[in-house]
Amino acid sequence: MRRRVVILGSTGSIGTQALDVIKANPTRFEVVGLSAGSNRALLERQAAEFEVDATALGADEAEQLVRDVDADVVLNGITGSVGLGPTLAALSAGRTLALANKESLIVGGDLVKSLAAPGQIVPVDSEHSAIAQALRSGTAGEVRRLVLTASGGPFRGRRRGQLADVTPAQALAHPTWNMGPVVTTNSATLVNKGLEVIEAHLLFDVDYERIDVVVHPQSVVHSMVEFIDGSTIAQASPPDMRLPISLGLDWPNRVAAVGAPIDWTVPQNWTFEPLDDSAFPAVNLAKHVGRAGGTYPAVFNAANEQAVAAFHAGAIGFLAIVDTIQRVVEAHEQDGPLTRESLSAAEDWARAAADKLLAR
Ligand SMILES: NC(=O)C1=CN([C@@H]2O[C@H](COP(=O)(O)OP(=O)(O)OC[C@H]3O[C@@H](n4cnc5c(N)ncnc54)[C@H](OP(=O)(O)O)[C@@H]3O)[C@@H](O)[C@H]2O)C=CC1
Ligand SMILES: CC(=O)[C@@H](O)[C@H](O)COP(=O)(O)O
Ligand SMILES: [Mn+2]
Repeated sequence: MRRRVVILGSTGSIGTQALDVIKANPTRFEVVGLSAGSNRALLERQAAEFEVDATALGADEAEQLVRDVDADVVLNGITGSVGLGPTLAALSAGRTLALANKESLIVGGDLVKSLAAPGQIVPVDSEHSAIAQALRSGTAGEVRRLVLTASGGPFRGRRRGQLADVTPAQALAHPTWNMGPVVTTNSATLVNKGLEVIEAHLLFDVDYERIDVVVHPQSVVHSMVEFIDGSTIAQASPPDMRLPISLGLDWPNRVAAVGAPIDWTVPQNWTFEPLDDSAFPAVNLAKHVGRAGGTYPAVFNAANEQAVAAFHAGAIGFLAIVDTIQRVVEAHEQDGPLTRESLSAAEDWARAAADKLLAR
């Protein structure tokens, strides 16, 4: 039986790479649903090529598509917290959720986790796929810490004062990965790594004190697990999202030849260095909101989404992105338990608060 796959965000970087994997493995996978944000022309071409009847435009339609279409796995490759509804719908419908849209887990927190059966969420984010692979080497009680690798982004090595005038074009020049504009900008601010620390905490139930970040500019070691006996298991492969995507589509089974292996006939130079938290405070700020829990991670993410859009519109400088997130988080007061309604209200509040600061 072929695995029936719904791809949300099929016109984006994750979505098109997922279609590459499926096209190369037609006896293993079948596309049964596709969704995009607004790129109707590409969506229609993809639907014709993969003979898919069920398509959707926008997040609400994507959520409905997930409810309507019988599938084995839903790959959520939408950008932003707007992916929350489709994530909840996939879990409620009992689908395996191959999760690239980290924002929905981070924002939804316990709302998402409480709907997920063990193993129902399979991480597609490269670091979390690496950790999931490494965790197969030991039991939960044998894990001492998780170590997430970060490329450091295009501004690695700069001090805070050297970041004031960087341009959107420079921020989009990621040194190792070719991704959509939001996650690429988040890599430059290190907000992406902050989000990924929260994602790791939620996926693997490891407390923040035992989740570290190390800068590894080559993006070949995708993350590591340190075990209680002093052993560290790392997952390494050339940077290519098709590998974690393929694992997400049929976890824990591997798809042959989905990516090129490391070429050991040429010299390899893998380096690791500590993160400069004073130039890039986003990881510490994310740990703070992660520990606070409730609506705080949603507020962090919403403020970031507003600030990133303002940066690309030329309205603010690069440093104002994380400065704005920090000020919005500091002003936030959690009100009651986490529900869909309180989450939505907190996000609305955070977007308005961020916009007000950004307009100054
Ligand atoms: N790209 C990568 O290598 C990696 C990405 N991720 C994560 O995966 C997710 C997707 O990233 P990426 O593929 O790079 O992003 P892209 O910007 O390349 O693609 C985003 C996709 O989401 C769709 N979309 C955007 N807005 C909406 C909306 N409001 N409703 C419904 N669909 C929408 C877009 O449609 P349209 O084309 O019509 O705008 C597009 O299909 C993000 O959460 C990112 O952090 C994680 C690890 C690696
Ligand atoms: C490919 C992937 O998983 C991205 O999320 C990646 O992590 C971005 O690179 P950074 O390490 O620069 O954030
Ligand atoms: Mn990642």
